[in-house]
Amino acid sequence: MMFQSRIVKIFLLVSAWTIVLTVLLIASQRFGHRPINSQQVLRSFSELTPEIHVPGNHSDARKDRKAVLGDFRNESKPRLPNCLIIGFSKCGTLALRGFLSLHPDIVSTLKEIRFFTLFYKKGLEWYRDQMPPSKQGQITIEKTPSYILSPEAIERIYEFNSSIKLIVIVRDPIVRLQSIYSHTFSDDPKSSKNPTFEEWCEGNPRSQRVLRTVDYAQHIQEVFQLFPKQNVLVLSEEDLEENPMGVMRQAEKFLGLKQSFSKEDFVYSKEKGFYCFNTSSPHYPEILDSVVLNRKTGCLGSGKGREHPDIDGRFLKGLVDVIQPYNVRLFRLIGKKFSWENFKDASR
Ligand SMILES: Nc1ncnc2c1ncn2[C@@H]1O[C@H](COP(=O)(O)OS(=O)(=O)O)[C@@H](OP(=O)(O)O)[C@H]1O
Repeated sequence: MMFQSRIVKIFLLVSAWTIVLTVLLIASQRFGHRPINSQQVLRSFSELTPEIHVPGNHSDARKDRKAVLGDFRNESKPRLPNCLIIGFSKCGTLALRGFLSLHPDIVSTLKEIRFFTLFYKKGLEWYRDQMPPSKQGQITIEKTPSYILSPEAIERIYEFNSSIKLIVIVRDPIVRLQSIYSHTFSDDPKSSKNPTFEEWCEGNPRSQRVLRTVDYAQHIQEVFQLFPKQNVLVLSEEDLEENPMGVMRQAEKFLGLKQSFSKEDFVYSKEKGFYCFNTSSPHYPEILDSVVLNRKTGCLGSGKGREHPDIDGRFLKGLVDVIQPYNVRLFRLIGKKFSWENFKDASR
């Protein structure tokens, strides 16, 4: 009898323990922590930041996770530029930089920094401090149109980053001369003391002033001596003026960015004769820190679109004859042509 009751007791004890253990096991599966898989964590970070590589081994995974977390901590900070607009002045460089800044993956400097020409001694830390804050993966653009005129600056840019993307914009060379003339005498354009356009050109279509201004090829050649051609985009002011959207598409492709510009970003102003920023575009508020403009109209300031001087017919013909061979050399060098109004007859 005693033996039987002992067996029953043992049976009840074992059953009770089995029930307790089963309950604990179910509870731990339902509510307990699952082991964290570092690869999964990195993968979900990398979905947010597609440029981050998810490595195969654990020590790399740890390093990358550190980098990822670091980037998240310093999400927005000044970074050195990875694209420069290096020339040419009076060829629409400001409109180009401004329009590019509409892209959510581009930030740009408000001012021309002139680091590689004037302020090189200040060092890269200083240069970085001049940059607007950007997020990891965004492109920072600086534009200083005088860089292209200085072979030393081009060499310094190469030393700084030999795979940097460079953008050059050119314009009908005769219109560029007119634009520089108008800019030079903009304080008092009607003053009788101002030289005429022809006098300012030293009375000669072959003057040093003219030749210096119209020889785009010489400067672009210096760039091509150091940088691979696929890292240099050559655009035209005329295309930018007529079809900013088309030019932005070219730039997006060149910079390897997703398509983001839309026709609604730009609006044509009859009064200015240019496309301006569309103040109703959702991207418009984002550019206000990087472009000085008329906030009501979305157009660039009065320094753009000045009246150009008339040119005496014979002098103009002389300019066309002198400059045309320079254009031919340019088009051969860059492998494309621009149809410039002043040279329509010359190119036939
Ligand atoms: N959309 C738009 N808005 C305003 N301006 C435009 C635009 N597209 C091209 N342009 C032309 O840009 C010319 C000025 O060129 P830059 O900005 O390179 O000048 S600067 O070197 O920075 O001073 C300026 O030249 P001028 O007309 O001679 O003033 C403009 O014709």
